[in-house]
Amino acid sequence: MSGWHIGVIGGSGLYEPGALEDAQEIAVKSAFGEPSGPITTGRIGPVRFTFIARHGEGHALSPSHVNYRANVDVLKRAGVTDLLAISAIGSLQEELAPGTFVAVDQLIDRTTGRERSFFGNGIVAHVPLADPVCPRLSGHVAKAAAKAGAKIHKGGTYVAIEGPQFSTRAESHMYRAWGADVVGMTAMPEARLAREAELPYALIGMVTDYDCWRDAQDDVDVTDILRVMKGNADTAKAMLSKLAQVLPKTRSASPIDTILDSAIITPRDQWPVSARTRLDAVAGRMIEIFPTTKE
Ligand SMILES: CSC[C@H]1O[C@H](OP(=O)(O)O)[C@H](O)[C@@H]1O
Ligand SMILES: Nc1ncnc2[nH]cnc12
Repeated sequence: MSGWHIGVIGGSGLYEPGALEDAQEIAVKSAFGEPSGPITTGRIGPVRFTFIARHGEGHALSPSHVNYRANVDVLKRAGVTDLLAISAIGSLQEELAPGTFVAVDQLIDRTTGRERSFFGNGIVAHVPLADPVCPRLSGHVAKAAAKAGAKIHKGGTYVAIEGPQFSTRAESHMYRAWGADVVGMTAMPEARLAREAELPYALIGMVTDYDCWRDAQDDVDVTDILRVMKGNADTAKAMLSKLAQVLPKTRSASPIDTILDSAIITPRDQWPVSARTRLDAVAGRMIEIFPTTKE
């Protein structure tokens, strides 16, 4: 094996990962509540992939009700080294037409009231998030997407809205004025949590619509989104196969793998057992290094 183990979070229209060798479906428990569903783990050649459908079976969970913490926690428990999120997105730029794949590299968070940290109840951490996307993983995925036949746009700022309603026209214009390129409802807090779990995160957004800023086009609706997503899902699955081919033979360390080394502010001898237990996957590396007996 190569050392790469790619966690894949499949969004709207991508409810299963495609053909994986030795695929197994496993229900993994999380200390952070119910994940969206079971994970599916298997291989493509030397690379292990573990998949979870973000909105659950039958797309039953709205963006506000997805348990992002539990999803990232179970993928970390499964041993993934890197996290690839795949999402439907609306375009805020003329040149990003429906069907385009965007390797997002920046995020603006307009979500409200979602659990956005694993830390806080006894162990406090402040991870850096200036660049929320891992350029190495994103670069490999962009290459794989191109090999799978996708029109790929490298770089772009994604605004995460709370939803589930789409944006108002004034909001859509405002996001464009902010310099945003695409809009969706799920990349936050997912990217924050991936960073806290020491998982390099990449986001491939598949443009399904032009939101509602563009006079020349009907406003976004779900029927159009699903039609475009149907066409994109096969390319997304092919992208995973190509990713297994383009990843370097062995995975070298990323600075994100050890980001908690300089992020946890609570002295280690103060870490309560309850918090250590909850964080045994997310911060398992640290907890192994610094055992403590504090109740
Ligand atoms: C089905 S349209 C809106 C829905 O699609 C996107 O979900 P995901 O990011 O999981 O692909 C968007 O964020 C909304 O949740
Ligand atoms: N226009 C849009 N706004 C928010 N999320 C989306 N997902 C797909 N298209 C979207």
